[in-house]
Amino acid sequence: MISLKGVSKSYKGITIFEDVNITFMPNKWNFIEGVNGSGKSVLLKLICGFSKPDTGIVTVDDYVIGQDCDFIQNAGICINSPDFFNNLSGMDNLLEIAKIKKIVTKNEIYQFCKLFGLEEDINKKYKYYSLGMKQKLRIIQAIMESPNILILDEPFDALDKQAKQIMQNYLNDFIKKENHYLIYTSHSNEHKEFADVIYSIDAKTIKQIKNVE
Ligand SMILES: Nc1ncnc2c1ncn2[C@@H]1O[C@H](COP(=O)(O)OP(=O)(O)OP(=O)(O)O)[C@@H](O)[C@H]1O
Repeated sequence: MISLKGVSKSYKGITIFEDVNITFMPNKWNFIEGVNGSGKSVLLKLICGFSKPDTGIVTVDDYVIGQDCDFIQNAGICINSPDFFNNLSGMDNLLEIAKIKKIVTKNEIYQFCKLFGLEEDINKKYKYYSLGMKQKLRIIQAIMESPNILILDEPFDALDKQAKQIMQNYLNDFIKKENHYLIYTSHSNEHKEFADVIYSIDAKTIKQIKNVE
């Protein structure tokens, strides 16, 4: 389980969350909704350990973020735009990231690019990428090391119909694997429909409003 227990967070005296207590279960489409500025990205950052709660704790299975480790482990993350290098190709950007853990090969990365239809553009410089191409690269960097947790802010944004379907199929297969977590946001109702659990951010707190067993 991924849990927030008594989590509060403020920035410069402005409270974003107050005493949030929620639990995310594995093998579910966990959907986070809220209006612009309600705190969706802040919530994802708290779960990842990129932002620290003022009070309370975030736990992932048996470890506490910020105590047992600084950041969430074995997670693929898409929050805001990753810092891709403009003058490197898409592939070289992915290879730079892959150098850190050294658990994915160039060929395996290429297979992910093929899956999302990015293989023809993978040697093009990032600065020439379209919005959809940038989004595909963002998704590939999150999934390419086969993490068991995916934290995805707007994963369907800027994708065409075909790529959205590929993404949906990929995530459907992903959540069927043992102890795999998917937490995602979207501004589109289209992607809310296949949520198993909806967490709604409102008035500095988060309520679970749907749970399909
Ligand atoms: N590092 C920071 N310093 C100060 N304020 C911040 C910081 N990060 C986020 N905020 C504030 O927290 C609030 C929530 O921001 P957040 O980005 O989480 O919203 P969101 O729900 O993801 O919005 P959107 O739907 O527009 O993407 C906003 O008022 C934002 O200005």
